[in-house]
Amino acid sequence: MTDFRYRRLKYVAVVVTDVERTENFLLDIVGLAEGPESGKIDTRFLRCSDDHHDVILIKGREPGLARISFEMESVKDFDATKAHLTKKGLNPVDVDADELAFLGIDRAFRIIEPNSKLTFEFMHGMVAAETPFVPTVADISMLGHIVLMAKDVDAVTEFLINTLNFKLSDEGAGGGLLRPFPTTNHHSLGLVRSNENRIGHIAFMVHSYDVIGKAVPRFKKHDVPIVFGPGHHPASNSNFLYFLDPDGITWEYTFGMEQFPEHDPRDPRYLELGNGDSWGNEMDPRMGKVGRVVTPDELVS
Ligand SMILES: CC(C)c1ccc(C(=O)O)c(O)c1O
Ligand SMILES: [Fe+2]
Repeated sequence: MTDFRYRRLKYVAVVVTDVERTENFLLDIVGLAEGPESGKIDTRFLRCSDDHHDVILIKGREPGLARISFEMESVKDFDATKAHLTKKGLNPVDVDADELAFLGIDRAFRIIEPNSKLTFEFMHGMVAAETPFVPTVADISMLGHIVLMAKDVDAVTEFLINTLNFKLSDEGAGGGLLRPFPTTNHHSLGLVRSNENRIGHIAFMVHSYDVIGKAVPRFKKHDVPIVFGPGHHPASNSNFLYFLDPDGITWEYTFGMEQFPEHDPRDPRYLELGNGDSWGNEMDPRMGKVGRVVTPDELVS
């Protein structure tokens, strides 16, 4: 069975050099909420949903991308995905009971994407947070997408489509924007050609263009570098704002992303993705430059 179904991009595990500094940034300036106490000095859980977490911060010597996690639509889809990846020789590794309990997750396994060496986690069931997510400085709706800078974009794209049941929404000379079937957001994972496998950016979907507009003076007041936008992406028809965290990792607010139907979706288009702004902003050279892919053996914790 290769038509296993995803519910959504669930969380991203990011390596930062100072977890308290980045936690405060994401809480006070970006608008996430605290997740449960991790009990570990080098790990923080943050959220923008009613679940246990949407972002994990892990202390490391340099910024990095530890893993991305996708929630499958059902236990049956979870099992089918694992069977499929086992058959493909990708050696799925179960997350052990202690780590599942730590993460508040019912079941999960991980593989290493063979081209980018990024750890993909597939999971089902995450415990709810003790309280609902209440937006503060930004009305965030969800963790929306990750853009991965990749040395071999074509190989990663082929793997996502032919092995992981992703669909291509749009592509360009520099890469592609993909959605895990049958999720509706224009993309949950984007790829951009690069000389290194690293974070392009991590995007939060927001409920209104006001969130983007109000972020500009807030970021200026707190000396948060804005590296692209406010602008408009022709591919997903979304408005955007990209900014840097204290380590220089790029994050994005995105509003108004095109939604794809499960049945009879439009065909992917070939677009200019590189600049990706119909309003003509120039991308700051610091955008998408920090946070290489970190393999499990490199993780401190
Ligand atoms: C600049 C990057 C690759 C990009 C391009 C297009 C969209 C979009 O249409 O939503 C993005 O979100 C991007 O991050
Ligand atoms: Fe984006």
